[in-house]
Amino acid sequence: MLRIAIQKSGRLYEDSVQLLKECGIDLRNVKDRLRTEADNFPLEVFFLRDDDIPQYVEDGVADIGIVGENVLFEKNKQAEVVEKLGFGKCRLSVAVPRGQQYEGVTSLQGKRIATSYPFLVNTFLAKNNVQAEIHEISGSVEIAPGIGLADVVADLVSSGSTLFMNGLKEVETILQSQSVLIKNNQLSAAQQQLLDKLLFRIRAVKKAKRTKYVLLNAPNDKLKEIISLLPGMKSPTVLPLAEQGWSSVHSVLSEDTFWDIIEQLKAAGAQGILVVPIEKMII
Ligand SMILES: Nc1ncnc2c1ncn2[C@@H]1O[C@H](COP(=O)(O)OP(=O)(O)OP(=O)(O)O)[C@@H](O)[C@H]1O
Ligand SMILES: O=P(O)(O)OC[C@H]1O[C@H](OP(=O)(O)OP(=O)(O)O)[C@H](O)[C@@H]1O
Ligand SMILES: [Mg+2]
Repeated sequence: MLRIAIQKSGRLYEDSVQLLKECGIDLRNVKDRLRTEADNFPLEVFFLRDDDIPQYVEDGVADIGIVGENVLFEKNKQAEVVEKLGFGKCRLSVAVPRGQQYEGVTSLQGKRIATSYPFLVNTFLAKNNVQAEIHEISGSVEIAPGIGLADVVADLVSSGSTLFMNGLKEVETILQSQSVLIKNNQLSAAQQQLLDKLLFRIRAVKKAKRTKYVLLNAPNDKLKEIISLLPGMKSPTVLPLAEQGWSSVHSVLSEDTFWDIIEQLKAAGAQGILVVPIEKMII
């Protein structure tokens, strides 16, 4: 049995449960439970505050966990990152009152900084040879300058709307973060095997999210040009249509190049282009 720690509620909860589901792992009675077992995979799930996850994985109370890099690096625990998961993307940034002049990190000298990330902020300040006073608070950090608790803040930013609403502007990025799968450093061979099985599924799900299945009709005299535009997993599938002189072409496209290639396909004479999501992708 492998034990995984995920966030009980909050920003990472939904995506963590969804990821397990997409890996074919059914969790029963998730609601209001602090602990549950999967029906069809030897996995036990612990629902925890995200702050506690690195410690539990270091101690081996949980074998693996899903947590933001921001929390993992702040807690500075011995746990190995095995996979970046691509959700919970945010950055830890320094922000100052909008009207305040800012001329680089030296402007932070002697300031009071409110943050929930004292270790990461201290490391950043030391690297830049800046002395400042850290006020650790556990939430609603952006309110601090407005109520006279601090001069500046260092907190997580994604859209920037929380900073904006509190009259702050982002001036430094300390860390870019996303959620990661971490593991205890001393897994048994059997646990590692289960983790490998889970990782295989996670990678197939992640890969599928970045790719699309494309079907199109092509006049046979344009086939060569159209096929040359398509990468495919090996090469595209080409099937004759009932109508003489036409073929159906199937291929797989990566999200990064998707729109460019679709435009070129149209220009080359492709018609009736269908784009279909892929659920899993095993190479
Ligand atoms: N605005 C955001 N956009 C994207 N990801 C975010 C954002 N804010 C936080 N995160 C990521 O989600 C994680 C969890 O955020 P959340 O706000 O739910 O934490 P929390 O309030 O500390 O929860 P807990 O109750 O588990 O301690 C953060 O550590 C970070 O990795
Ligand atoms: O740049 P934005 O998109 O506005 O996101 C940033 C906000 O999101 C997070 O808080 P969250 O909403 O998770 O609330 P919490 O601090 O109470 O956990 C973070 O602590 C910021 O306050
Ligand atoms: Mg927390």
